[in-house]
Amino acid sequence: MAPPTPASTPTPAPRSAPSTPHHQLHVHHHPPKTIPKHRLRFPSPNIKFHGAPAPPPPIADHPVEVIGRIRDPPADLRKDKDRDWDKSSSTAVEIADDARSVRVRTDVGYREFALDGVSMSENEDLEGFYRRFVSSRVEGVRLGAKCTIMMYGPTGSGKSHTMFGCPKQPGIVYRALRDILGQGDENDDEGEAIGAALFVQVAVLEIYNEEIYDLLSGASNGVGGPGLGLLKGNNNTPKVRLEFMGKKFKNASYISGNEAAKITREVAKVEKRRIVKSTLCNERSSRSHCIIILDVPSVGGKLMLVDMAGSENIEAAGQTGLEAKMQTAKINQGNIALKRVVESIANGDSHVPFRDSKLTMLLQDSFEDDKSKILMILCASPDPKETHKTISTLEYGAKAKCIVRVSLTHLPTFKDKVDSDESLILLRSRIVAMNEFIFKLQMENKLKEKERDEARKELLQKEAELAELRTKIQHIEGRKSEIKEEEINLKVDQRTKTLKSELTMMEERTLQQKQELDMLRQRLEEVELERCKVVEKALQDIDGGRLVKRLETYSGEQGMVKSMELDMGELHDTNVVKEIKEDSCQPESYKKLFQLDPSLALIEEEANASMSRFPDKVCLSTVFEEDEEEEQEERESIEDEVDKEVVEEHTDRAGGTHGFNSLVDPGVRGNNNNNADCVFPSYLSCEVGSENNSTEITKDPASARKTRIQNIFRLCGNHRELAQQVKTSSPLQRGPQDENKQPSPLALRKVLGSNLGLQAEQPQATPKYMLVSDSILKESPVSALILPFASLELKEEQKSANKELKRSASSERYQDKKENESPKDMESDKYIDIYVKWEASKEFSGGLIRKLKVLKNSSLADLRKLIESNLEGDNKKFTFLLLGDPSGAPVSKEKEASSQVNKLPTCNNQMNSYLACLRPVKKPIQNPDHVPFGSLENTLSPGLTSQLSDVFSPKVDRLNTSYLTSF
Ligand SMILES: Nc1ncnc2c1ncn2[C@@H]1O[C@H](COP(=O)(O)OP(=O)(O)OP(=O)(O)O)[C@@H](O)[C@H]1O
Repeated sequence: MAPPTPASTPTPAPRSAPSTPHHQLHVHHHPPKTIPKHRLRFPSPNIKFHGAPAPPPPIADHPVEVIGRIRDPPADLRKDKDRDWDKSSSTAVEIADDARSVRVRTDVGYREFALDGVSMSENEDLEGFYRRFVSSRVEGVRLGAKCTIMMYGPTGSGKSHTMFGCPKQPGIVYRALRDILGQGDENDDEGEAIGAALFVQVAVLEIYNEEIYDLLSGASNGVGGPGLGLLKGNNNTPKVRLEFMGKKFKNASYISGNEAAKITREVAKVEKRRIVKSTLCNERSSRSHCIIILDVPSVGGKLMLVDMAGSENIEAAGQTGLEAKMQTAKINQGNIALKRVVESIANGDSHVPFRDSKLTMLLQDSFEDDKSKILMILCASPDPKETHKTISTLEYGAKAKCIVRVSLTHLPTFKDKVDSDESLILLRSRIVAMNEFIFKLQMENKLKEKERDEARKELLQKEAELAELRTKIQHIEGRKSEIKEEEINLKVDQRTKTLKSELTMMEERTLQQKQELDMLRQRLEEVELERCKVVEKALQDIDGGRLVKRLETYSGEQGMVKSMELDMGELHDTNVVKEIKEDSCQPESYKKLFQLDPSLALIEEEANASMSRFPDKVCLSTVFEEDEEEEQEERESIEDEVDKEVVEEHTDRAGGTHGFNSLVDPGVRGNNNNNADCVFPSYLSCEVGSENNSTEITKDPASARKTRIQNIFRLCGNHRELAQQVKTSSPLQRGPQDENKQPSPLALRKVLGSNLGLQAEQPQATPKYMLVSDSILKESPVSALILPFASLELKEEQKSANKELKRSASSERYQDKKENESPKDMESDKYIDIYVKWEASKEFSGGLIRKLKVLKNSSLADLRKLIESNLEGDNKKFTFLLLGDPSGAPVSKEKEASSQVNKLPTCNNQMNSYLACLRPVKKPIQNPDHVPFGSLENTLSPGLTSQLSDVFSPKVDRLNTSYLTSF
């Protein structure tokens, strides 16, 4: 049982006039042995101490102010009122005249409870109630005070109605917000400032089933905080459960700001999340305690508004079911805990059970903080059925009202009072100044926020413009690429057209050139025809005996003899001359030759064609028809070519008959007058008769001379024909387009090489011979055949060979040398003269063969090749003798490659002159039936030579040595 309180002291029910509050107060003074920090002090206005002056009363502060608010009578009571309702007999609660005490009618009488104020909602609306009892507390909070306003009372007594109001009139919460934030009418959303606005932080909590939930968290997005318990509110949005540590709860959400309208809207919205339930006592009964904490950090003020769930009787409320009963039990637990706390504080207990419930834990600061005030609003119903609840509530309030906070450490003096008043004024002025400053800051903040919004808008606009520009740029770039492609296509088309026109022009030009070529061919044919005519005419002349006459005339005269003697030199006593029967001999010879060498087959064809066009005797006529200018010129050109060959012959005639003697026609020996009639080698002009040959031997000197002349002219003609055929015999090398071109030197050399055994197609392999090839050609008997046409291209061939030498890797040294040396130095320093001679023996006395010019660094093997190319047949078999060597031993063939030519002995002590002495190697004659080959045979390949032996070298009678005289 709760200790009796003054308010709960039963008093006899007044029968007439209502008693005054003074009559209702019955003070029971129980001075405590020890004065606790918080102690209950019952008011004792008339305490007198006899015999001694009364000590100054300690300063007592009533931290808990208790106000009673009696709601409107219930509807059923009003019905009675409408039917001439007797108010005094129908209601169980009456208010004293001083409006500070309330009298409750019970069955046994009245009970009066002295409070700090009482309000009948019937007579005073919420606005009046707020202004009379609450606004002063809120103003204190604006100045930095701490105040807790809690609603206490049974269910349906109007706690929530008073705290939150109704649509017609706002409750304490919204009015307090408006006042603290210093703004005007609550209907004005924007809220005109009536003073300096304060920045507030608002938290809204709910204690349900002894758990604290944050009603703000997840209110807007419906999502709870992490790791915290969730509870769905009326709008099915989860709530965040808060951890309570010590006296503080953690991680609560706040509504921050200074705009009353916005915060009011938010709180109203959040309040709807509170758990309510319809009961028999209340259609919308709150099932949780709701705490609204309003902090004013700028001044340190704090306003805590607590709407407690109404304690109720489970049966009366009609709660059925375990959950409902648990709810009610929890609600009552909080209320009972608060009641105990209040009683403990009022009784001056050393222990106050704040920890019995979450509600008392939350309110601990409100009770313990010296600066904190508590305004307890006791809600009660005038319904007589609720009398016991009303009395219980009033008893609780009366007990709370008895709580006195006494400070014995410092008793304020008058001066303290003055100082405190002054300091209070000073502090208030400072607070006002600070509030103004804060207001300015807030206005600046608003302006900055506006500027920020404008800047954001501008930024968005710029971004939109930028995106538009980017799209434009992309569009332009796309068009540029299209334009570029078009330009390229246009240029390609133009170029194609130009090339086509050029192609057309080239085709026209080619056609024109073809036409010109046809014309030239036609003209050539005409010229050929003319020449044929001329030849026919010449033949007619020959047939007519003009040439025969001339020959006879010459043969009959001494002049002819002299002329022939002059022509033939030492052969004047030769009286055996063989006549060459060309028609029977040469074609067969050619056939055999061409069968062996296919490349010559083409020459054969052309030669046959030419021979068909130019009969044998044409040659003769071309020599002697002096009065026909064209033939004469042709003959002279041939003679010039032959002259050139003869002039360049440097054979040493003094060398005996061995080796080189056979190269030169005996008629040439000792005759250096360059007479064209005497230059042809005898093997060309004479052939030894044989069994298979159709030559015949003429023994008559006159006839022999004539035959010789005929042979000369015939061979001269053949020679010219052959030269012409070779000149024009380039079908192998010439293409169709090269018909009018001269054969290239290389091609000519190939033809010659393939026919005559020369290795002209390998200039880089034998560079040394290239330098001396001129002399080789000049000195070789083959030169008599090839020089007329070969000499034409010799220089160019040498040039091309030099070019090829330059290209080859081995010619790099040569090129460097050439660059560093002057041409004269190169000529003089690069070559040495080698005098080649045979060793003197029993057969012949030796003698100088000829002088050769070779490279300085040539070896004896190189010299051998060079000498062999100038020698014939078995004469190629020789060895070098080292004359300087005391032993005089011949050089072995293996050592020739390593022996330099400059190791040879010098010749007559001359610089760059050396002497090469050759010793012939004798071998048995394998084919003595054959006359030694001419130069043509010697230059052919060995295999070819053996097969051609029957063709070019007619067999001779070994018993008959007369063939030797023909040389
Ligand atoms: N002073 C008043 N004037 C008019 N109507 C009132 C007044 N007080 C309460 N009411 C009405 O009574 C009903 C119950 O009130 P309210 O819900 O405020 O009681 P409560 O004490 O909060 O109950 P609970 O503790 O169960 O929540 C409501 O419908 C409310 O409108």
